[in-house]
Amino acid sequence: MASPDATVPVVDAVNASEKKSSSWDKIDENDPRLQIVDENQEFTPLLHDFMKTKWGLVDRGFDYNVVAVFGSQSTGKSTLLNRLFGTSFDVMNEVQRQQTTKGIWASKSTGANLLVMDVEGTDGRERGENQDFERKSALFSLAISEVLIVNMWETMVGLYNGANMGLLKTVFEVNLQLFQKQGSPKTCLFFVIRDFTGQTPLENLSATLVKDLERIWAGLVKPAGKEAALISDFFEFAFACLPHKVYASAQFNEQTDALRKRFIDKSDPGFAFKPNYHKHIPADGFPKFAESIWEKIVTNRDLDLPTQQQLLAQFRCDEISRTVFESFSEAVKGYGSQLKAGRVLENFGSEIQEITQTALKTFDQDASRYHKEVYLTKRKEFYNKMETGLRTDYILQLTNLHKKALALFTDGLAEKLKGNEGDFAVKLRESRDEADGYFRKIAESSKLQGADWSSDEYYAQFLAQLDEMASAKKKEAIDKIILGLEKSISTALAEPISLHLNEGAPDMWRKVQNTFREAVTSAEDELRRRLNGSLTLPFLFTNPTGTEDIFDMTQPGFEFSSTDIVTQVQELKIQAWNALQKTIRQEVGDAQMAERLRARFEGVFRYDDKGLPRVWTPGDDMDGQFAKAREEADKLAIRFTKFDVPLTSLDEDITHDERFDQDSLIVISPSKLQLLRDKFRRDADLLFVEAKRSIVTTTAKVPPWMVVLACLLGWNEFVAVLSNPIMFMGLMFVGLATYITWYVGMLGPVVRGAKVVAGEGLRQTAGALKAGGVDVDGILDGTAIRNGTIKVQGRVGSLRDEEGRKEFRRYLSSPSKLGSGGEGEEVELVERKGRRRQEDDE
Ligand SMILES: Nc1nc2c(ncn2[C@@H]2O[C@H](COP(=O)(O)OP(=O)(O)OP(=O)(O)O)[C@@H](O)[C@H]2O)c(=O)[nH]1
Repeated sequence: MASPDATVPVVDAVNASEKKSSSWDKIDENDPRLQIVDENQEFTPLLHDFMKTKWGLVDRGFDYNVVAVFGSQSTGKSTLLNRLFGTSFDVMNEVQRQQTTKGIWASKSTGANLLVMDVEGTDGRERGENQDFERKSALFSLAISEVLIVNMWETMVGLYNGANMGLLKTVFEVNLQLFQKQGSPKTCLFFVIRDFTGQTPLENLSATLVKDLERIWAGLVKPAGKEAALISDFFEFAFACLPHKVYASAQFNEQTDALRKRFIDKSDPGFAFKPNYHKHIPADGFPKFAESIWEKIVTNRDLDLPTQQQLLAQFRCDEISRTVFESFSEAVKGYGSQLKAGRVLENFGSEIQEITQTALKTFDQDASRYHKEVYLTKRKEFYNKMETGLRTDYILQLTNLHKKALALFTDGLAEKLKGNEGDFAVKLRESRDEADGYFRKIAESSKLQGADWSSDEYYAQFLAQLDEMASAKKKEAIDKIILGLEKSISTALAEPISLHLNEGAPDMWRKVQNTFREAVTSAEDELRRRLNGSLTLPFLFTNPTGTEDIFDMTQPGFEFSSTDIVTQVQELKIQAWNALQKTIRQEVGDAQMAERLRARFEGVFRYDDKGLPRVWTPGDDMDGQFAKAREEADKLAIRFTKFDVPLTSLDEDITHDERFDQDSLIVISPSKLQLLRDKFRRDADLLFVEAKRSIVTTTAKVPPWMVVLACLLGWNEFVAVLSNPIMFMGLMFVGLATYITWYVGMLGPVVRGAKVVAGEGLRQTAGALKAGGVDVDGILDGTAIRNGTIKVQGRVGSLRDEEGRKEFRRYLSSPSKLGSGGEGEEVELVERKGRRRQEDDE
């Protein structure tokens, strides 16, 4: 081992100089070297001291340089450093040929403020496949030094592993990621080609090396933002060659001297330390800087790259995984198409379980022989890959299951309700439970064991829709019941209400209300029975604290709470009220009301108290009766205007409902009532005129002088009748018969019958009578009308001709059809005896 103070140290295989301990407490006071990182990857606490006391570098500010060496083990790195910088790094014992440098050593160059680092060689048999330290130490060298001497045999140029290209690739990658920023100082990679023979010019060797470096640079995974970075952005290259140290020792010495100048002599044109390589760390901060760089490197996981064994395991496991996955995909591909077609595969879970297990078993058979950690990781990856593929199918399965279970619910409920809708709630619950159970069973059994598949979200969606459908079904069934009850209410109301309205009694609306209440009460009972099976009341419970809680007792039927039932009953009542409105509206149409008023009028005007038709005689108070009849009809009309009864508690359910409209109590609006009354008055007036006419006719039948004349002329016959017992008996018989007829109230019909017979007789004999000098102009409805003319809307028609009579009949049957048919026509029946004849004569 050469003295560190030697100007040009020739440390030529200083035989087995004692290996330095990594324990800093055993530092040799006289040793100028310091192991800054030991075999345990610990960083020295003594660097600052060494730089200060032994190397005298601390006060140098920026005036110092750092150089490190990189290369395979036992390629003469330490020899080269000692030769170039006069250091005393350990050199390998030729006889033992074992690793010399362990960890990272540092020393100061002689003749320059240059910190030299000797780094443990790469590819050493001592560390085997564990490349961990060589990566870290190489990266460290690259990060802190301005010039990194890459030491290699000439024979290594062009080799990948021999030239440490793989290692450099990793180191470049992490270096780029950890330490390189835009504008960072560059590092010089100084290639020293050892045992240079000269057969291949240095330029060619350099070109090969640059090409190899650029190739590995291109293959780097570059961090974001540095994708386009070139190797030349961060590195510069320098090349030197040295002949064989043993076989051409003179040239070797000569050339190392020359090379030394490039590192030591700042005036040398090939001076290695260009200003742009300097890290700009003041010398006193360098120890801390170096330590922090090391810390960063040892804690970086990116350097934990696999060993060869791991690489092999990765490669093979990937290959096995690929092959097995192909057969797995083939086995499960049928499920996808079936599920896409909307089917639910009930054995999906057990089948995929089996397929997955078989695939794993096959994978295990081949892959378990490789590096255990890698195998287990790859096994997990393989399983995850299968699981991910199947998860899509599982989701499809859940989607289909959702639809199928809902259909099961609908069909199941329909089947249960067939023919009998009793206990709806029980059937609904059963159907719901069946669908729910089916969903849960299939969703659970379809899972792949060990996979973290969850159907919770889908189940929640399904339940929400199921409940929605169940509520809809329930509502549908209740609506059906209410509709049925509405119909029965309508039927129950129709006839009695028609009767009450036609009757038109003063308590008409009271009767209508009673009918309505009866119908509603019976429908309500039925509704409660259907909804609950039996009436359910809230159950009041007084708990120990003295407060009261209300519990709803539910029973089969629709399982409604008492509150729900109240709502439904309310709904029914509102619908019943609507039905009542409809029935009433149908009953108070124009035609019906006109008929009702007419009937009421006629009932008073045309019939007596016993209900017999009146035969008006001149002494009758026709005007008074007419006024009374009209008043009665008026009263009736007014009675119809409003559903005029107090609405009591039974009806409160209706009147308190927000849909209840106070206007619905109005039956006939005031304007409509006015029209109705106007029209009725016209009808009444005509009836009055008709009645008057009948008096006229009656009055015109026998003149008083005829009675006197008959008495005078018939006196003899009268005496003859009284004196003849047979005729007297006959007279008595006729008198008695007449009395009996009058007594039993049949006189009127008999008289009317007689009139009809007489009228017909008169009509038949009209021509003859006319010929006999009695002037009869026409016979109308059994009444002979003499010299009558009719004036309708200004047209005067004669009752003598058929047209006139037809017109008159039409008027009597329906006044509105007369003439133009319009309202307000004036009809005047004028008695103008003798005028007709005069007109004819004219
Ligand atoms: N062929 C050849 N051998 C050399 C040369 N330089 C040194 N050696 C020999 O190579 C052996 C290893 O030298 P070292 O300097 O210890 O090599 P190293 O690379 O520092 O070794 P480690 O520190 O263990 O990695 C020694 O026996 C040296 O004599 C050279 O230029 N050519």
